[in-house]
Amino acid sequence: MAVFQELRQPVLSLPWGNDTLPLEVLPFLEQFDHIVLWFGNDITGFNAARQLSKKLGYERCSLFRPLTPVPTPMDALRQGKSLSRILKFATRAGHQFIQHFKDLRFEVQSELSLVEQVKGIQFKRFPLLNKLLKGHRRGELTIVTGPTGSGKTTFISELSLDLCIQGVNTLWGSFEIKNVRLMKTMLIQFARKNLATHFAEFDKYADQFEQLPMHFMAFHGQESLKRVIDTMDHAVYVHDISHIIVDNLQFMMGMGQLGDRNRNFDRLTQQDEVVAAFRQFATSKNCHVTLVIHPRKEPNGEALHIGSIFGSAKASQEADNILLLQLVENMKVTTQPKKYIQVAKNRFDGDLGSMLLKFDKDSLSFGSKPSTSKPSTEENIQETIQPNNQLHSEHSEEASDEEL
Ligand SMILES: Nc1ncnc2c1ncn2[C@@H]1O[C@H](COP(=O)(O)OP(=O)(O)OP(=O)(O)O)[C@@H](O)[C@H]1O
Repeated sequence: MAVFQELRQPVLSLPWGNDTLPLEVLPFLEQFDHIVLWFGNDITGFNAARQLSKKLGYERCSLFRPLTPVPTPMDALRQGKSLSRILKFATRAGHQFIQHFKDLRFEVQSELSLVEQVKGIQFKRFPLLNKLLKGHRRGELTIVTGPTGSGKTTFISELSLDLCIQGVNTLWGSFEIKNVRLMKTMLIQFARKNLATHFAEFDKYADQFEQLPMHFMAFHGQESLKRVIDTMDHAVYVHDISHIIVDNLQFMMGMGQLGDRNRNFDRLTQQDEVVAAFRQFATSKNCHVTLVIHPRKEPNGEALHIGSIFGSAKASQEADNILLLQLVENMKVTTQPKKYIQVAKNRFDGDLGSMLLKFDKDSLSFGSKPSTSKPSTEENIQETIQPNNQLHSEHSEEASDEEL
């Protein structure tokens, strides 16, 4: 109201957050030729403004780029600053397809100076992954592969849950496993206990889980790329989704489990098109897409590598991050192979290395538990492994950079 009084311009306030503009309001905004999105000058505010300017149309929106010296509207009012002068710092969101260095200058500057914000949301359950990937960022394509039944879905389920709990709006496309099964796994991971044996607590955890910004595509098995992309598009528009998981590519394409002998040119071309479409989607919608792809053949005791991803080299070229779920035989100690996640490609920062996964069958969890006072219990220990396969065991919160 105070902003309106000073500016004498129509003002819309979003008291519950920048991403809470109800869709029904959008048609009312059609009448305005110019809209200033004043969401603050940090990366979060800028990303929210950029997302909304996509919905409203880049050409008619202005926003405050990160590091612009402007307070929030509330602070400006409190400090008695001239709002109309502040509005002059807003710059046009730009043309959708043409850019000049001056359009991105502040963003380049913030990449260099707001390092903590740029590296993205930190993984709470996988602290060692932060050392490698640095965090989870919008607009990237992550490809995950690993042998059949090695735990890819279980791991990605927990990873996405970890981010969703921190407010990352998430959309799951589970083409291989029915949503009920996936939700059951996720709910157990959320509760960190076996809810079949603690069934009395089901409602308590289900009520909390229901509040998470976690959505699921109602597809199962083969589905056309167009329908999937349309659904993703709709979800990004309506629910401001910033992380989409597709598990897995072969099932979505109706290829099931393929070995080398089944390879043929059409299928490889088709897969390349699908990968390119997801890549394009991640970039243009500024949404992180995690794609699970089976390896081209079972590793037969050998470690997987970037070339093990099924299909042509397209997938590994398009990906920003490649995660390999590796199995390491450890017959002296147990008949169960050890598992670790290897970061085999990392475009953001270039750090490569691996993180050992310890599976807790009750909670279906690989992640570390929240630390109490000191990370001294066995559960809090995550192990790292060097690319040369030397094993290290470190407290998850305290592992140093050199150890990775
Ligand atoms: N380290 C582990 N030890 C024992 N069981 C595990 C481990 N990791 C996962 N599991 C279990 O193995 C089963 C298969 O796991 P999951 O579905 O995550 O594997 P996947 O790699 O996604 O399989 P697929 O290749 O069929 O897609 C699940 O029941 C899961 O609980």
